[in-house]
Amino acid sequence: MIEFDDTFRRQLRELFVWRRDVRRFRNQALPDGAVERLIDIACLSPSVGLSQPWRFVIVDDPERRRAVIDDFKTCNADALNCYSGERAARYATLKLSGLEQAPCHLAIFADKASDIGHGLGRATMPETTEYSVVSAITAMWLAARAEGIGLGWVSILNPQRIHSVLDVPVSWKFVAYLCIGYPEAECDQPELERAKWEHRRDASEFTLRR
Ligand SMILES: Cc1cc2c(cc1C)N(C[C@H](O)[C@H](O)[C@H](O)COP(=O)(O)O)c1[nH]c(=O)[nH]c(=O)c1N2
Repeated sequence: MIEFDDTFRRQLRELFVWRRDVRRFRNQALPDGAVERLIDIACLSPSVGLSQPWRFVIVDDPERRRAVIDDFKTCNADALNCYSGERAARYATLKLSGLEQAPCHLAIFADKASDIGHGLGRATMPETTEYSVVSAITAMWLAARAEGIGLGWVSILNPQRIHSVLDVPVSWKFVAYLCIGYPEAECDQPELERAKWEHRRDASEFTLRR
């Protein structure tokens, strides 16, 4: 039986503390096979009914990447318009994607039509398909950090537009667009906290007993 000792547990906690959403990447390619290795780890994640609904699209094509970047710019300008006053001024200073610099773009979808898993666990909660995909992304995020690789999640995008740019099956629901590469810097504090947008709160604020 495999056992994990206190040293491992301490290091694992450090991994959680030092995982970051990365938007600033070094101009350095990832080694061959790195993304495929992260995808392999993501596929070890739990999924409803063992349905493994995650679908990964490595976006290499420069024209498709450009179209995603253009979509981000449009959506981010729209998002800025939803704020006013000091909040808008602050939003405008935030860096909310590393799409231009990241050596790797990875889009992740949930296949809503797959019959892998035979529907187990999904009848009353079909959204568990997407939850399963998000759990895989979290695993990949942590595994990347363990290798010194940074990952940034970009959701300021139009899902229909991304669907058409990447030309994927209609049954695939867009879940995430990830920028992957080596971070410019390491930090144990979220970038949004450093930018004074929001701060990480204590777990007790989110926990009830009944
Ligand atoms: C579903 C989802 C979607 C997004 C994010 C995360 C998640 C989970 N985050 C990253 C988010 O801002 C970040 O996780 C928090 O600010 C906390 O920072 P750390 O991840 O701890 O560094 C994110 N960040 C960003 O710059 N642009 C974005 O569009 C998004 N979208």
